[in-house]
Amino acid sequence: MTAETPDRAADPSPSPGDGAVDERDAVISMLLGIRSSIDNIDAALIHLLAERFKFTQQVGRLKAEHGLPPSDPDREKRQIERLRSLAEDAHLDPAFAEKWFNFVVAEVIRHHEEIADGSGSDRA
Ligand SMILES: O=C(O)C(=O)C[C@]1(C(=O)O)C=C[C@@H](O)C=C1
Repeated sequence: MTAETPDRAADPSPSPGDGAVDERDAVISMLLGIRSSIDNIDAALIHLLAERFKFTQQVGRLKAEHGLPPSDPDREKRQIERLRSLAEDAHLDPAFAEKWFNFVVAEVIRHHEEIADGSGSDRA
């Protein structure tokens, strides 16, 4: 072995011709394909969330106009049961579904309170 010819046994990095490069390229191309689907799903989730918040803003205005309380714990309870059951059917962790719902609802209630006290913005 010379300084110009590194010891292949000591250098595990792939080199052309040994098949490892083709395999790595295939893996990277697979990863990029899967990520592109993840990108689409993330975009759809953002759009769905924006739509959901448009409707909850309507609810917030209705509640504020008619002096109804921002939160409705009975509705939340029923929705959590429903979402947990849907999550189970979809092989999604029901605890995660409930956490997600509670996270979103906390934000919705904050918006409802802002609408009621007149400090609400246009943005959901
Ligand atoms: O349905 C309502 O009354 C809402 O205000 C919407 C919503 C929700 O985001 O799902 C938010 C707060 C309530 O506590 C219950 C449900």
